[in-house]
Amino acid sequence: MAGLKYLSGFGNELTSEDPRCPGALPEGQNNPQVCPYGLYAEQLSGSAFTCPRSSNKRSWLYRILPSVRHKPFTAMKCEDLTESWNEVDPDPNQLRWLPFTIPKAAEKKVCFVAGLHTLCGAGDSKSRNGIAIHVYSCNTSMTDSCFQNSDGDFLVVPQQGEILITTEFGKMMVEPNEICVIQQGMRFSVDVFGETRGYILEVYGAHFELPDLGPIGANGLANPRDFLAPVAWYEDRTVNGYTIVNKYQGKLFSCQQDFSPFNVVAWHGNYTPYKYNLENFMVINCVAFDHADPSIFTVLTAKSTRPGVAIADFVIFPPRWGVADHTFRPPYYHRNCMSEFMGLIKGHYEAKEEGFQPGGGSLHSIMTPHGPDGDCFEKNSTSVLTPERVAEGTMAFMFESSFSMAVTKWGLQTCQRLDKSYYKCWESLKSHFNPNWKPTSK
Ligand SMILES: O=C(O)Cc1cc(O)ccc1O
Ligand SMILES: [Fe+2]
Repeated sequence: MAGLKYLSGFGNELTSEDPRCPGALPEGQNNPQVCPYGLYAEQLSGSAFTCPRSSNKRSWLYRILPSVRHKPFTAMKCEDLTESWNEVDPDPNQLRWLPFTIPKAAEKKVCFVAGLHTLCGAGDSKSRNGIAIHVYSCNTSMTDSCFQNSDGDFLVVPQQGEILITTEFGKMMVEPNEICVIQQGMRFSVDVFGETRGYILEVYGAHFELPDLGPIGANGLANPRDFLAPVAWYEDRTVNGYTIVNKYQGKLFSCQQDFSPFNVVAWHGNYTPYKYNLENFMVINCVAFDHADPSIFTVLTAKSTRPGVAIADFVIFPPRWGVADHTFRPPYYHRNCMSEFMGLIKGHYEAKEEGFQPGGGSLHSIMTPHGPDGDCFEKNSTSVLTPERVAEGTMAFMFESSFSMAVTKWGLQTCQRLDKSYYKCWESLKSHFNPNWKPTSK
């Protein structure tokens, strides 16, 4: 939908009124005895009331009816959405998935919620500490239904098909190469325009923040002003059975009400959904020699309570210049105390020209060795090192987590997308060891 307006700034205190109702935001107070236009005031808290100011998050919504006017929640079928991390035995192997299948609308109509599949995760929404990685694949818009995640925040990475997200705060159009974050408790409904697929990083008990910049200085990486929040939009619509789907403690529940939840005429606060275009990422990297750790490409981080350790980081591999001298430029071989899930929005990934496809994924678990495939090693060990564009026209990303993730039954079996031959991409790596090697004079 062209022409949607947004408010700019990461985590800002924002105000928004639907232009049809000027003056809908109460002046000078949050809880007037009677709100302008006869609206109800409702607070949405995204942090404990008592959090320090720097991490305190809440918004005030002025709505036609309060959210509480609904029939009781009852359990509904979860399909492939889960928080059960013991469905199958652990598997420390390098895992790679072919592009996840998108259902054909002619065969089966699937909306965003029905198309949610949990791939891996760890931790527990009850103790408010953990993550889940989901894939969504769908072909049909949600009608007279919305979703609310009571367990955590969704960072949504569209890979195919734009999605129009109607939220209590207004509408956002999110295209592949953009991402959006729908924070805990925010109700939203997704419209799609064809076969649609993407990835979701869910974190329980933390919100995404911009990483600190340290010696980089005041600017760079993802700049705060490029984060966009929607503007207030409401509908005063009576519906014969509007369904609210609530993900609560890893299970789905639904309830009915007789009005649209998108009835917020005005809002203010610093707790909103937002989107970000990955093209705006200001890439910082090595300009002399050696390979910087990929944390240099962190867009957003959800911090744990351990200093410097993330519940999960969202890291991208954007188009950039590669200029490092006397350096093996692709990612190094390594074993990591963090879990690395990777996805591909478009193009290919520099460490694996083949096999890792847009819409697919890979998981290199804690301490599982990985790195460039055989072809990549040979090519980059002998190439002449001139400045060159890296990753042109591509966008790979990584969800890096300090959690040791379990893969679900859907991920290992049901989806049938696991590439059993993945390990073979390293089989051509051969020994170049020469015990008689002598240093060449420079
Ligand atoms: O494993 C990967 O491909 C991701 C990655 C990229 C990189 O440039 C350095 C380390 C790393 O884990
Ligand atoms: Fe890695």
